[in-house]
Amino acid sequence: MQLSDHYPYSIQGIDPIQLTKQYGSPLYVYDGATIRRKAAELQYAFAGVNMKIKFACKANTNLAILRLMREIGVELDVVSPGELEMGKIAGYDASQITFTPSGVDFEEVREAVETGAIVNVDSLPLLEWFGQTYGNSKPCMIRIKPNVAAGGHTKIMTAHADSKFGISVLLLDEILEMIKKYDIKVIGLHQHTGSDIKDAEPFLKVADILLETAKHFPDLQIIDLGGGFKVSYLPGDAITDMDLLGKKISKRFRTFCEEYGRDLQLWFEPGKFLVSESGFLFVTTNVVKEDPARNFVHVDSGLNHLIRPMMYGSYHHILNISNPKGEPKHYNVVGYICETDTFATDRELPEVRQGDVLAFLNAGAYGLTMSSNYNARFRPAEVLIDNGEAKLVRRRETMEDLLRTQTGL
Ligand SMILES: Cc1ncc(COP(=O)(O)O)c(C=O)c1O
Ligand SMILES: N[C@@H](CCCC[NH3+])C(=O)O
Repeated sequence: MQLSDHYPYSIQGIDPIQLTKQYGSPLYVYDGATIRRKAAELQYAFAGVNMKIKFACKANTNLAILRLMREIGVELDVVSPGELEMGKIAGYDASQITFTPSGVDFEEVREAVETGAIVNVDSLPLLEWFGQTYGNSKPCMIRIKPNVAAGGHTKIMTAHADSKFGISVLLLDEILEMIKKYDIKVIGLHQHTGSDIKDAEPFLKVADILLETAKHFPDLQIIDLGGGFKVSYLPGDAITDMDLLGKKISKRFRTFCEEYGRDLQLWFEPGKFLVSESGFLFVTTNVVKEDPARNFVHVDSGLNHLIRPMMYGSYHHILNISNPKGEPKHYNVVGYICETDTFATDRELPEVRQGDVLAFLNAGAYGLTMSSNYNARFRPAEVLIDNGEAKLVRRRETMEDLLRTQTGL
């Protein structure tokens, strides 16, 4: 909620309306100070154990953000060769990158292994291929599905019995048999429960399951508990209590390490936690329609730029930063796409006028990375504000970008 905390609205002293004039609207803007603060918060909460953060960069792959992560000692979790390449371009050594695929072509796994990244094997057929291909010459990690349902929306729960992700913990015997057969070198166990998980309880439950499972693997160096911490979407929103979680998980983890007889590394792979609150999508009001049923605010953006409200029913707080003292009114805030693309329903906002700039909060994670060119619209530019300076870190697309891959022009 940083922007509203600093009325008149600014990010590190920079006026966002001015930024939309300079770089055009709509515009994604990220506050580097928030990213630094969030990473420090996580590091502090787990200061008592050997903890490593692997940023799940599907949340935001802007190279400037990846470089910032690298600068503050945060490593990477990637899900595709494309993300892996971006990590390398941002200056990461492949050994700092974990590849956590989901049912990919095994050749992608070969590419990642040969480049030096560690792979989280997510199926028995892939484990068999890994064993046949590498024996014990390359290490791997295994993604376990603990069969626990948790997350802010069914679409973002990834560890329940019906989820496609990982190898069910119920197949432990088969996993162990395969490891023995090919002498596979398993150095880590991984699980990722889902996204937007508020309570400590599911995190503790999956940690228990993974650590119990870990007892069957003698050569582990890493326990990776994934991401999924819930951030604040509206003022006063309940979020994951990181201090509490840090204390409880660290205690459980230390006990495990004592029993295991060795100190292991504890990894987390947050996406949202690190970048969601750092990001804003600034849009401009094209037209206000006072309909007998509803007042509609149509903005110069849509589900092509921020799909979360339509995909998960996600709440994104909206501020009218052009008219903050306006009389409160109720609006449906909608986009310009030829689909139903509602950002907010019956939302109270200070009176919105044509041309007013609205800010969507929590746009730093899964905003631009999930955007598209639907309706032949351009993706917005991105600006990173860090150390008091605003830098354009992605230009707005042009017609040329839209046509680049079409043939027969
Ligand atoms: C394997 C894995 N790790 C980490 C994350 C990051 O999740 P979040 O952004 O909720 O922290 C995801 C995304 O759901 C994921 O699939
Ligand atoms: N894209 C989701 C979170 C990650 C899901 C991928 N496993 C969201 O915006 O909430």
